[in-house]
Order: sequence, then structure tokens, then C-alpha cells
Amino acid sequence: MLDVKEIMDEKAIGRALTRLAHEVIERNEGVDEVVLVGIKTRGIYLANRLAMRIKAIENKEVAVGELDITLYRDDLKQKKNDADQIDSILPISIESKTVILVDDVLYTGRTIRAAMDALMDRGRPQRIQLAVLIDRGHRELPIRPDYIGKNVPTSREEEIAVQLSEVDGTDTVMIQSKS
Ligand SMILES: O=P(O)(O)OC[C@H]1O[C@H](OP(=O)(O)OP(=O)(O)O)[C@H](O)[C@@H]1O
Ligand SMILES: O=c1cc[nH]c(=O)[nH]1
Repeated sequence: MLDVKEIMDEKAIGRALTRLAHEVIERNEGVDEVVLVGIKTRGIYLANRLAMRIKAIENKEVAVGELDITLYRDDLKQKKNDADQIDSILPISIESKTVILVDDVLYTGRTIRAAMDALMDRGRPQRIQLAVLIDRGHRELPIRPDYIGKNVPTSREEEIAVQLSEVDGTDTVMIQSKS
């Protein structure tokens, strides 16, 4: 039987993103050197939402890029051979910038490792930080988020499903357990 429970609704997601926007500004003493890079798919929409909130708080535009890490996955047999094949958009140079990777769920950390690999092929940022809406634990690599919307302790048998209005028509985070 599939057991599904909502753990964040639209308001909770909105509040978490507003807090994350404040944390990004505070930790970086402003956003002059900050570039947000969303990881496909839902990380891109979260990065755009963060940029809108930062604009509302600081009255500063933050550049938002997109990364598709598919060809950098460590479980892909055919390894990357041309960084230009990647469906990624970085609107400005990341050289010497503070790049904040943005994703919906952090689990094993393998997506973020791949994202850092993809990023490094495109320049040398001054630093990379990580913002996630949900940290569900079970890391398999030494990766730790700098900004967390919600910590959700999970078992490996459970799954977190993030839905965002831009792609799914609704804002919700659900935990699904198979029993
Ligand atoms: O920490 P990890 O174990 O790598 O898992 C986290 C990743 O898994 C999901 O992506 P998924 O591959 O399901 O693609 P999607 O975002 O397009 O749904 C999620 O969006 C994260 O990017
Ligand atoms: O539970 C999980 C694990 C990885 N990615 C997700 O979106 N959910």
C-alpha cells in the first residue's frame, strides 16, 4: 500500500523560501557577487523564486543560471565528452563568483557532486554554496547544505515528492512510504 502525507503546503514552501532568501543575503553580506544556479528540473524554479524574493528584500537583481547534470551522473555508462552538449544556461560568468546551487531534494548527494563537476567545467567560482528545499538525509558523499528549507528525517524506503506550480500546477511536498 502507498501511504502519502503532505509535509509542506504552498504557504510553508513560501515561508521557507523567504527565510532562505534572508539567509543568503546575510551570509554573503549582500548579493553583489552571488549567482544562483538551479538544478534541472525543479531547482531552476526554486532558484528563480529565491531571486524574486532577494529582489524584493534587497532591491538587487541576482543572475539565475540552469544546470542539467544528466551527463555528469556517476551512474551513467557513457561519460561526458563535450561540456557543450549539456543543456545548461549560465547567463553570466561564474569566475570568482559565489555560486549557490539550488535543488529541491538533497538525498545521497550524488546530484550535487555532478553539479559541482558540471560547474567547474565552466569556470572557477570563488566558492560554491548549496541551498535545498528538503534535506532528507542518507548522504553517500561528504556534502552538506548551507541553506535548508526543511530537514525531513526519512527511511530509505520513503520518497520525497516536491511539486511546484510552474511544472506541476500546485505547490506541495509529500512523503510517500511503501509498506
Ligand atoms: O541527492 P541525490 O541522491 O542525488 O538525489 C536528489 C536529486 O534527486 C531528484 O532528482 P531526479 O533525478 O529525480 O530528477 P528531477 O529533479 O528531474 O525529478 C532531486 O530533484 C534531486 O536533484
Ligand atoms: O526522495 C527523494 C530522493 C531523491 N530525489 C527526490 O526527489 N526524492
